[in-house]
Amino acid sequence: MWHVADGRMTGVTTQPNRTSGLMPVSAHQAEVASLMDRTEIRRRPLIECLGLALAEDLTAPIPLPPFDNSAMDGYAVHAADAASAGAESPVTLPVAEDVPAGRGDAPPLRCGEAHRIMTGALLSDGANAVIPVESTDAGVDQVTIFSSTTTGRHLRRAGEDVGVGDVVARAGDRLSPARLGVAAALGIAELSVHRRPRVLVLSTGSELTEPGSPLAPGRIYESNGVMLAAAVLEAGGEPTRLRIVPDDVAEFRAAVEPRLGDVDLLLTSGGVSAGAYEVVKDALADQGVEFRKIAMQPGMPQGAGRYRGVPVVTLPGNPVSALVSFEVFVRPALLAAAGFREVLRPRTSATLEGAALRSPSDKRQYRRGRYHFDTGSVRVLGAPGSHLLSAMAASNCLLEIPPETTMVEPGAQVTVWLLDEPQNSAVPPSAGQ
Ligand SMILES: Nc1nc2c(c(=O)[nH]1)N[C@H]1C(S)=C(S)[C@@H](COP(=O)(O)OP(=O)(O)OC[C@H]3O[C@@H](n4cnc5c(N)ncnc54)[C@H](O)[C@@H]3O)O[C@H]1N2
Ligand code: MOO
Repeated sequence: MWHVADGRMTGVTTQPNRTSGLMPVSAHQAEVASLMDRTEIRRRPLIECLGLALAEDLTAPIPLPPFDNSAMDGYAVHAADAASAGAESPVTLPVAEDVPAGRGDAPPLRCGEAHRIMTGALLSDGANAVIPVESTDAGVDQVTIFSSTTTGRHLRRAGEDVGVGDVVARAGDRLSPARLGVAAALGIAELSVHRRPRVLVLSTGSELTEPGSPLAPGRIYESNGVMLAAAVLEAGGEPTRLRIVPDDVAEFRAAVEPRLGDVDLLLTSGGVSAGAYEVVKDALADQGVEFRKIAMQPGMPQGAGRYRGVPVVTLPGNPVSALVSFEVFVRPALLAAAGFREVLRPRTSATLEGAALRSPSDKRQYRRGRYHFDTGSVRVLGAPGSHLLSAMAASNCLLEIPPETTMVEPGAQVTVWLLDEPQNSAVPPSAGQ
């Protein structure tokens, strides 16, 4: 195990930043974040709100439970009447009323009597304990009780879960099944939520072929489209995919322009680096989109801006670059636009295991890896190459290596972004090793 000495982590080699001429990750992040406005608020039936961001605090109009009620099927009593009951000294009481769940008109319980009561039923006035049916002879007209009780036993008090005016979920919270359940329990049928931002997802490249068709020489199957659309959906957006656009500016514009009217973001991949056929760059560079190189690996070539007033983010085409760039730039912006308060992946510090990790100086490197939730350690999967998609598919985290760090040795601490839940973290044995 490595130690932090004098505020610096041992096992980590650093080098002062030089001026690289590349834009820092944080500057491009800020620019992408500033492009998108928060979407409007609507009221929707509860089930349609799953996974959306709550738009205003959810305040309880009634208490939960709404009234004192029984926690058990049994008999409501005055505790004093059964205080001496036991196996050798049973107590018998007349049963004056039957109180199933939902009955609201039972008369008060008189001393020396019992009310047969069911779980969730309104507690009769005067009763202050419930004897579970298992501790009785289950009588109907009278009941014999074989165990003693005390005041308050097997009761659920009004407001012990939620008091009137309590905030049970805050604006910006993700609406989970449990939060929808609380809303329903409070009698609320609709919630105010932010609309999912609409994202037009476009893959460019004359080499691309739709999966399911035969593959001609020199061509590859298109994978960024489904991957980015899925990532948009997972980040609270509503993706629409355009057909693949070849490396042709006129075709790019013809495909995109009719669709711009009803989207919050145009998200492209490919066509942004330095080659002869950079269709995205060629189509958008003089139209309000800035192209630049970011001090990161993968994901160096990026673009952002507005085309005909619509926010545009252009990701590099290499699949790992595209998805890592999505994580770093697009996902937080999309979540913020969708109204979420928490927009960053959970991050933690993990102990590097396996081989030492080298990172280019002056670039923020994102490696793919597996974080072990039980030991708090992380292992890198796959080489840095941004075409190595299967290692990313086998990963459950990104390792973030800051620009000044050039080497991290096994046993040293490294920052990881957690991309998945522990239960989804099974990995094929050979994947990406
Ligand atoms: N001379 C230079 N060449 C390159 C540079 C550079 O700075 N100078 N940067 C490299 C880096 S880094 C990256 S990242 C890529 C980015 O290139 P583009 O965004 O222009 O993307 P393409 O050239 O269109 O494609 C790159 C690569 O990815 C494959 N690809 C593209 N789209 C898809 C898709 N939808 N599904 C699957 N695979 C896709 C494409 O076939 C290429 O192999 O540029 C480097 N070059
Ligand atoms: O930056 Mo590129 O994204 O290395 O592959």
